[in-house]
Amino acid sequence: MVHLGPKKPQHRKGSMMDVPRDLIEEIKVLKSIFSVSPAKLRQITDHFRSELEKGLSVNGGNIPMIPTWVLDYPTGKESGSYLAIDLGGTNLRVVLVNLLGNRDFDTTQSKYSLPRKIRTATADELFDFIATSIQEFLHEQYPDGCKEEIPLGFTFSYPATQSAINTGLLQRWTKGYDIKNVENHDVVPMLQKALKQKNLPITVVALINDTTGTLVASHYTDPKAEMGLIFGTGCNGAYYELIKNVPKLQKDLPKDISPDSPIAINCEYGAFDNEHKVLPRTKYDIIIDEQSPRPGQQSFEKMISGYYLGELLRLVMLDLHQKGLLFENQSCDKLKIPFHLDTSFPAKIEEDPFENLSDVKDLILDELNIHANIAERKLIRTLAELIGTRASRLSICAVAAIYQKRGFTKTVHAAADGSVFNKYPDFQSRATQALADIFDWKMPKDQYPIVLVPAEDGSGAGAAIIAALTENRIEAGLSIGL
Ligand SMILES: Nc1ncnc2c1ncn2[C@@H]1O[C@H](COP(=O)(O)OP(=O)(O)OP(=O)(O)O)[C@@H](O)[C@H]1O
Repeated sequence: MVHLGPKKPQHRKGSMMDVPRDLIEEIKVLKSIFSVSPAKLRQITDHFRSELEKGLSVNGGNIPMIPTWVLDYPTGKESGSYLAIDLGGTNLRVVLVNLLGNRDFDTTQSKYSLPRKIRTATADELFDFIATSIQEFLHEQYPDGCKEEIPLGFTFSYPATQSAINTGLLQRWTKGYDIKNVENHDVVPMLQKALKQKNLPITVVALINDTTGTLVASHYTDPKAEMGLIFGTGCNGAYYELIKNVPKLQKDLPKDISPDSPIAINCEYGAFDNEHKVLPRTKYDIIIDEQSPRPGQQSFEKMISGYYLGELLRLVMLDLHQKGLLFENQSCDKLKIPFHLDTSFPAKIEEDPFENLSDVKDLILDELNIHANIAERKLIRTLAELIGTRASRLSICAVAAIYQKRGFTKTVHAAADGSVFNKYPDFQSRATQALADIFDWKMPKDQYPIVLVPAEDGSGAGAAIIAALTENRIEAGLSIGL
């Protein structure tokens, strides 16, 4: 009798039999430098946790741990119509949000692609681009003109110091932006001025970080959501801390804010380990850092976020080409262009379901004008897996550290958004495996105490809910900041 066992899954990576020895040796080296062991993950998590504490201390640290002045959990009963805009690293979104007051909302939105040159434009050009996009959106939504003043929640996903919910001094640009005369300035009046110049009936009531919006919007629909996470162009996380655990806030705190009040903290943990104490940086990470507009900053982000993963792959391929190991006798002009590849490139490479990596072949030809043989394609596939896996494993150390810092004993949901989380193949399962490695979880996967869940729309609904929470506080005569 013949027993037919379960069908063996097709080996995704394929055999390395047709890969020459020198490439196999190179793959071994790459595996060793891009792999992150459970012990290393634990070391990073421990350091991360102490850096979170340091960021909340009076003296501060690398991680800004910015108090957002969101001082309430949403109840789900918030209601009304709000505009929300989200200035991300890649797109500007304009959203009309109708909060229905029953843990539900509906939204209408448009996306405006940010011109690449806007990253180094002037402040006036940036805010004029935003105001023009909002004007266009309002014309579509209110063809007969908008009669009433609309409150707006401005999602500004860059580290900003907020002494109240409706102000925000940009600390420093991230995600490759470098616009003069915005750092150390309040961005709210800059936006309000650009809106006024176009006679738009809009008042900016709250300045919000997208990560905080993600936390609040997710908590609005899911009370277990205790963290909001972004894995997009950049990376970041937010969670609710207790006021009494934020030493840097104790001075000057208004009397109506009790020590047991919650406050959402925008960690801005992309800046983790700027001192390079624990992150396992490769020579490629060092090149990315040194060639960036801000060397020595956003060290964590540079190893894990969407803005850099395609570039990381490009740098390794270029290095191997220059060593004579890849794409011999091909000109590789496009491969030499910095940031020519975004993170969709390694993502698509990992998505190729075919043993002969025919999609990878087409992709490399289309994007780089290079003919890659099967051995080269296998190496590149392995490389994409290494870079993608490293990013997901390192990313999750932040979640593990927040979970430990808050001392959660219940199951919590970490609500995540961003193209890397949503689109990068296996990002979530790799991150979950890394959590199990860090905590040495032995229980079945569906009982893991930290569950990564897709977030609600933070920069749309989240911004609207925060604007509504702010209006409620103002109506109740409560402080909205220092
Ligand atoms: N298919 C894909 N898989 C993984 N990453 C991708 C994919 N497509 C695009 N990306 C990366 O996602 C990033 C954009 O992320 P997202 O769409 O979340 O935009 P964003 O809102 O501008 O980001 P952020 O919230 O960090 O400001 C880009 O850096 C890009 O390289």
